[in-house]
Amino acid sequence: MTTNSGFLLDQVTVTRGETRLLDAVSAHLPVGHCTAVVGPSGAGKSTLLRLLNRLDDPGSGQILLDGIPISDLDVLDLRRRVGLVAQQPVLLTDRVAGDLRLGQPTLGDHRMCELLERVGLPAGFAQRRTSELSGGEAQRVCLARALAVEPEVLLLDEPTSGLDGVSSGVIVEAARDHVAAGGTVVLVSHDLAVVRGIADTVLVLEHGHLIAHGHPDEIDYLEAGR
Ligand SMILES: Nc1ncnc2c1ncn2[C@@H]1O[C@H](COP(=O)(O)OP(=O)(O)OP(=O)(O)O)[C@@H](O)[C@H]1O
Repeated sequence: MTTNSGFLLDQVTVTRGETRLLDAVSAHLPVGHCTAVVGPSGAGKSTLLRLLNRLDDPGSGQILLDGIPISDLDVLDLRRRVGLVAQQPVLLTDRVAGDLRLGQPTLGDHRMCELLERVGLPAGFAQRRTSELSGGEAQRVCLARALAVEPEVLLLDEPTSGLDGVSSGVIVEAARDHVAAGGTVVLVSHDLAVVRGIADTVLVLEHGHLIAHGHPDEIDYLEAGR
């Protein structure tokens, strides 16, 4: 691993109308780590996450992945390497199995069962209608769908919101497993217990500004939630 490995944000600014959603944010999100992005509602956390797989582009500044500007990468290749699990789960096919095979059409039944188990759902879930799932079940299927592509980086936007303690624990375990296997996780969460449980590094955003960046033990914002 070189010091350039992972994401490097260099003076990244996003503006909508008169408002700066992100203002000159610079940070390194190292490979093989879990970086959590925290801060009050509206601080720009989801905006930052969406830049990392180019659902949006910054107005100015640059984002590098392993030393290469992501704007120079093929966007579909980038999205296979960098999977996003969005805050609002969106399922795109009729059955869970269909969604799990979206990015991985050759996905076999055995692997599908493993993925479902990894997010705390039984194997029989593959045949469930996506329209009949609870919000928390849909969220876990979205995570399994992202994992099916075996991305290097998992972007998780509030992955435990709406889940009970047991289901949250399953998601946290899946994120930890991803990091333990050498992958990278970028997590946006208001659940500071989850953040303390899995993050190696924390970024604190407020009104689009990066106001703190460091190890969870050094971040006052996490103390406030104890
Ligand atoms: N396309 C847009 N046009 C104008 N304003 C936007 C747009 N997208 C987001 N915003 C605003 O930018 C700010 C940051 O939004 P963002 O979703 O990044 O916040 P967040 O920190 O993830 O908040 P939350 O914790 O509530 O999910 C918010 O005030 C939001 O209303």
